[in-house]
Amino acid sequence: MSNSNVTVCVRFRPLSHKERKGNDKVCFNKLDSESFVFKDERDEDVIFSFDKVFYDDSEQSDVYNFLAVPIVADAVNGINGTIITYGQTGAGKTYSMEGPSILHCNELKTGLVQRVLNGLFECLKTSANITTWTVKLSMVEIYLEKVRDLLDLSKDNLQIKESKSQGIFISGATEISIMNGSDALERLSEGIANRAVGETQMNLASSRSHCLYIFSVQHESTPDERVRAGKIILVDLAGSEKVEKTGAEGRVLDEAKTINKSLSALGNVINALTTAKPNHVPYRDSKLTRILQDSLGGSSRAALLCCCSPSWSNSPESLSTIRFGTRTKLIKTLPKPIPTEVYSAKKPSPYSHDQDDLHDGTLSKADSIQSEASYPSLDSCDHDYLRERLLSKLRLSLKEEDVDLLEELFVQEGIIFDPDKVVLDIDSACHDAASQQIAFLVEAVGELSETVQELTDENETLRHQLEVAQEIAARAQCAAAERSGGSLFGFVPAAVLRLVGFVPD
Ligand SMILES: Nc1ncnc2c1ncn2[C@@H]1O[C@H](COP(=O)(O)OP(=O)(O)OP(=O)(O)O)[C@@H](O)[C@H]1O
Repeated sequence: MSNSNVTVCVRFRPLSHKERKGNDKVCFNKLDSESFVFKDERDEDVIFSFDKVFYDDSEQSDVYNFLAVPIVADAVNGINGTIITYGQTGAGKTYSMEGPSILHCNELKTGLVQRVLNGLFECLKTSANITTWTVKLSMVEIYLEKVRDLLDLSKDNLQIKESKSQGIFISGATEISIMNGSDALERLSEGIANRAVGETQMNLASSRSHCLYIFSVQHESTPDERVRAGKIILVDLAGSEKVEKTGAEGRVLDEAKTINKSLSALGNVINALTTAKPNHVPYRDSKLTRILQDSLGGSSRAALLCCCSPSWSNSPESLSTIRFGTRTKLIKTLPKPIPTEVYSAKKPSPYSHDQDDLHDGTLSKADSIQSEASYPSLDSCDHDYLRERLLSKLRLSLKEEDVDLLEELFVQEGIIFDPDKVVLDIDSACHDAASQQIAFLVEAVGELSETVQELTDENETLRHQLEVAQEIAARAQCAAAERSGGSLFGFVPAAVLRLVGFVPD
């Protein structure tokens, strides 16, 4: 189970008809409901573990029950929550969110959006303590860093604001009060029809915007008659595929770059939140993270569903999605290597179409269980070696004192010395450490720029006052020369004298 307020899961969709027809192979090997084996960038088998892994036989209700039910219950208790689907185009993000259709699909295939709405109304209507309640919905998309109202397309550049009473909110976004799930779905289906789609060579109908469904709940309950407010934001992210793969140019290239930037910002925020004592969470790095600010951090709950294609031909993109998941939850999901002697064992994979085909490196269930049981327990020499490798790699790009600080942090976090949490993926750990350092520096630069701006403004005001004073002094000198008697500043208005700090008797 999750050890923080962020739950990270992976979902592999079934092979599509086209993939089956093309004899595409499956790129992972199931171990259990929390882990699977996947080839990494160096073509080595690695076990990845998450809070839960949903395989091709999982039901939509399994995903809802694990990821969303706690978030729905919390929202009714005034705690904000977020559910995010991440992955390349065609990996199953929208299917997980909406099912095949938001309005017309059978109970089995109904997606998270409909289930969350039904869950919310169920909680509100059946709670004996709740006396009055309201549920409001908004639906926006973020496209090229602009927030567009999907319920009113004339509002195409909404601003994100923050207030004490409302927290983070999208100023001017259409909010519709809803009384039941079917009312809500009617309105949401209008929003879905408005969702911007871009054309890429990969998928002509691939979504190039992030789509956000926002449900705000407010209710009064007995006996304290307190009003509680909570919100749930469901986010169907734009496809995470690499730009090169889509062969994009011009506007589509801009889309891809903006998407990559906001997805990195999201990763950095979740990563910072899963650190024991984050000193900086970079919410302001993108519109997406800014909107999610009070639904991701603090006491709120978040769930990330990393959607993957199961096919061998998409394995680099799936690995990238899996890596995103592991980076966002480093402590829980450190990949563990499989001992050499185990993955060299030649047994057929139950997922392979060709029983003799072992060059894909996947392991049979029996092998995998053996691999878990026979993990080498790392002795202190291994730890020292790994620690030194990690630190020397960090020294290449960071200052000595920063490396010392990071070392201290890693020890505090139990990353370096705890045998269960040893960082074996040095590259990934270095990348994360460097990202945090960069985020910290970016914030420092931001603060410095603000200070420079304030000083420049103050300087400008003083310069202006000095000019006025010089002008007055010059005119006073002339007047004094002309008139021998009378008040020196008799001709200067008192207000001007006060402005320059002179108080006449
Ligand atoms: N778990 C699943 N079970 C059955 N079919 C699925 C599942 N997941 C996805 N699919 C099917 O795979 C196809 C692609 O899925 P989907 O449209 O959800 O991808 P996506 O990640 O949202 O892509 P995009 O970024 O382009 O919106 C769809 O035809 C969908 O019905």
